[in-house]
Amino acid sequence: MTQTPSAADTGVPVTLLTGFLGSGKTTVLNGLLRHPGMAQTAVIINEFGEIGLDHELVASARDDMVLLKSGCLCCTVKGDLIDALRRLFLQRVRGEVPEFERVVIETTGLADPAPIIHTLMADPLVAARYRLDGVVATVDAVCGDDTLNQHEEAVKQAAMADRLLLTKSDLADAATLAALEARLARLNPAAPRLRVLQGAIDPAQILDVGLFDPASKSADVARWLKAEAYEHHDHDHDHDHDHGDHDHHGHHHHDPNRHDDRIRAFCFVIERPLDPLAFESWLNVLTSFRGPNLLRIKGIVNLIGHERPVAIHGVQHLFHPAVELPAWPGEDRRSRIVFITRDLDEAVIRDTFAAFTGDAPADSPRYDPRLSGLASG
Ligand SMILES: Nc1nc2c(ncn2[C@@H]2O[C@H](COP(=O)(O)OP(=O)(O)OP(=O)(O)O)[C@@H](O)[C@H]2O)c(=O)[nH]1
Repeated sequence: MTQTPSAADTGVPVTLLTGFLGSGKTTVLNGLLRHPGMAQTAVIINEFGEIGLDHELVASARDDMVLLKSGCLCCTVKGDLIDALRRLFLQRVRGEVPEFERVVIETTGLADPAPIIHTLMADPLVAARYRLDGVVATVDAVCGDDTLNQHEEAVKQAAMADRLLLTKSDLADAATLAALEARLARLNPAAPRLRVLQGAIDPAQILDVGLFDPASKSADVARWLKAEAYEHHDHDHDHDHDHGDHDHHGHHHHDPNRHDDRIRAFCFVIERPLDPLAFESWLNVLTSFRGPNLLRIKGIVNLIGHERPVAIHGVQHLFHPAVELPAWPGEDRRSRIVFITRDLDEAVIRDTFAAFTGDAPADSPRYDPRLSGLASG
């Protein structure tokens, strides 16, 4: 069931840059590519039309491929991302394109990130060569709130992100910014929100955010999982008590037009080590029946018979191969799994989990003093 970290760590890291139409993706990309540390990057722009890169960055251009002065390579693809990733890898092996050590994919503003992440996990050749490092979503500080109201894809992009970039904050007033930040925090509690002006960003803030920290060459579980970011909530609230206009997830109103209300973000903490078969069966059943509702699952799991923790990472019905980590990140040996779901209540996951494993998960670790050793850092 598991791989060693080294096997999972060898793929070329891929960053997915997503965000609604006009929210500032290309501006961020231009900002990123100006950094010297970004020289060995291959950029794939997954949309029709011209590559919107600043002309002064470009060294040469032919057909669908642009070479930048820094050595970066950019290409546009119209649809078939699998083919583009395969071709890029083969061209690199044959020396036809410059060496690249990471890939940034800029998606179209309307894209649902889930199928793109699937591409990375599902195609055998692509999955063997590349690994998802992180999903970065731009959110326009001025129009973001409206866009989230009107476009489900935008909500999904924000909910699935590892980093949220608030663009155009120079154009928004403080109250608008604060309200948008609060909304994003409810939607995706663990993703750091960074304000970005005219694309100016330190690559370190959005790259290498995956489980493996290339600097330390080891897994950085606490930073990756951010289990403590998920709000604690009382399960009595799952039943029909009157709680005024607050529901148990901290949403303020049940407005059917608010796509946010379809999203849930929560964390399970499981005290006892889990039977690997029961755990795997639960995951299989959950993903086969409710795959489309599972936007992201990340976890560190204590399995009976495994001295070391096992990391899991899935999007919808697909999972990266589970990885056995070198060591536990502290004293705490409890399993922790974080979920971002759409149209799927925590109770369903909790109940199926209990049915398969015979264990009832506890809530967010934030309220458990034993977790002090796992503060992210
Ligand atoms: N004032 C201001 N304008 C910005 C900022 N970031 C981006 N813009 C402008 O917003 C517009 C859209 O930015 P793009 O980077 O093209 O957005 P995009 O998401 O790539 O757009 P599409 O590819 O069309 O989806 C451009 O005119 C940018 O110059 C910012 O921080 N402040």
